[in-house]
Amino acid sequence: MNKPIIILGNGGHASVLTEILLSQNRKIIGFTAPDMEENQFQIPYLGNDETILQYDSNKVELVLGIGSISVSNHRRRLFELFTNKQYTFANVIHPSAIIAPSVKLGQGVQIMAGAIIQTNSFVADNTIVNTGAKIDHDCGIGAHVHLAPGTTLSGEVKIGEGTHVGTGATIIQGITIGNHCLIGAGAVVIHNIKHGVKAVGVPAKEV
Ligand SMILES: CC(=O)SCCNC(=O)CCNC(=O)[C@H](O)C(C)(C)COP(=O)(O)OP(=O)(O)OC[C@H]1O[C@@H](n2cnc3c(N)ncnc32)[C@H](O)[C@@H]1OP(=O)(O)O
Repeated sequence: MNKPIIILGNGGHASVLTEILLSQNRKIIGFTAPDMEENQFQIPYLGNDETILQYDSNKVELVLGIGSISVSNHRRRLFELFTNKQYTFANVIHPSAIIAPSVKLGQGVQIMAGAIIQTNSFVADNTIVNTGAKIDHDCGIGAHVHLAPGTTLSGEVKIGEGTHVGTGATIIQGITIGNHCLIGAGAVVIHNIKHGVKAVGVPAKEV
């Protein structure tokens, strides 16, 4: 039995998630934000994130509606804050996503429209596989990663935790990208990337 959902945030990323959840007839209790805001789907405003603590962690699921455009600790911090208090983050998967049966997902994974995840890949907690992103076979994607729209990962690619792979970036087969890296939009990554590196261009070079 699906539990009712509280969404953290009310921006564009939260709207995409809300439309998926509504199309799946999930009950949404409301959203949290620092201040009272209108919601385009008439989802009720509950208060700031601390309001969540008034709800029994066994009776609700959370959805992290805060997006990211670069490397940021914000999503990780919120995820850990609430999982440490025994809350669970729901996986949100658009019905048009194609996910091979052997794929393993953590919790709080968000897989947007048209994404494809191939055989034997693993996507860890709180990672966003955004619109049209493709993860080919035997890839390992760490926690708190954002694969921005249209990214392409060839086979056996490893992405470390907290890394942002920019819109339309392409990673060739067998590459390992470290933790907290920033891969620029449109980059083509043909060499391994160490932790904390920002790389842009074709082929991608450290900057
Ligand atoms: C649904 C959604 O919207 S999800 C959001 C998805 N968005 C993304 O993935 C965004 C990814 N971000 C980028 O690609 C950014 O351009 C970044 C993070 C790589 C760079 O941003 P900044 O650090 O602000 O760099 P800035 O814009 O000042 O540019 C610095 C230099 O890098 C170059 N540069 C910036 N981005 C890129 C890129 N993607 N590829 C090649 N060169 C780039 C600029 O041309 C500039 O060069 P110059 O100094 O010779 O003029």
